[in-house]
Amino acid sequence: MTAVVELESVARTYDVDPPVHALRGVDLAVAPGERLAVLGRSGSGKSTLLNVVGLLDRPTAGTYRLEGRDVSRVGERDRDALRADAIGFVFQESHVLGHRTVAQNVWLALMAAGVPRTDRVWKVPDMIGRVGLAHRADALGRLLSGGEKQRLAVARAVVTTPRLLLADEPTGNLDADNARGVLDLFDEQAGRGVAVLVITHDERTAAWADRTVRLEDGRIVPEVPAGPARPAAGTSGATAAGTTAPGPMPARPAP
Ligand SMILES: Nc1ncnc2c1ncn2[C@@H]1O[C@H](COP(=O)(O)OP(=O)(O)OP(=O)(O)O)[C@@H](O)[C@H]1O
Repeated sequence: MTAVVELESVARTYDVDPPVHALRGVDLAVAPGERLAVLGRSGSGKSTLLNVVGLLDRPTAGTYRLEGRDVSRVGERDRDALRADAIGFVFQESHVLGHRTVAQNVWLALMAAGVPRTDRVWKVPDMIGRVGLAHRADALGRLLSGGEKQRLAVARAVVTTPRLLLADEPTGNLDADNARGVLDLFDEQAGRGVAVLVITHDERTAAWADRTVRLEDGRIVPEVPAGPARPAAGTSGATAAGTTAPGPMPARPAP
């Protein structure tokens, strides 16, 4: 099975004085349907990694294959097209347009992706229903609660059916129920074969992932999460990158 994301010895050095080696020789693969959490202290390189994987930045060395295609050195226009086609983003500055309604937010995401009006007409209510915001369709983005806003951000990211979903702290500011709601939406995507890569400091999200890796000073250090449904550390070790089948869903907390 071709990995969705495959990084080989990827480095990203910022050309400042002195140079900053934000990523150093990163090897990482994410399989279709895999849920990967990336942990790491502030400054360890998480955002840089997300930007490279999201085709918002380029490696200064090494190879990045997206769905088997070497995209490390493709030109700007190709990168934009690949990004729009393959990748959905749920970033902290969440792309929810506060002065637009929920429905308009989703409509505009589809428009930006070039989806024809005939499809937008049914995709908007369908998507809003799936993220549980049908009753808020006409509410302005800025009036939504934190959890609603984040579900709308996910709706905008996935309505264009990406094969890779990238999220930066998607549950950081949410209470348990709302965090669960967002992770359920990610589960739905992973179930459809979407590779989900999440940067997080949130233990709930780390425990939810099939696999976690830690960044330390620009390098990947494999980790085994410590959730109850997981094998004990040391019995299986970190799964080889790119070979992980989607794991069983973690047990939901009792209502
Ligand atoms: N544009 C830039 N120019 C120079 N240095 C940069 C630039 N962007 C990031 N860095 C540096 O690269 C290193 C990695 O930064 P990065 O933002 O990837 O870390 P992070 O793990 O996402 O941190 P945080 O959790 O605080 O967001 C840091 O030392 C940071 O100061």
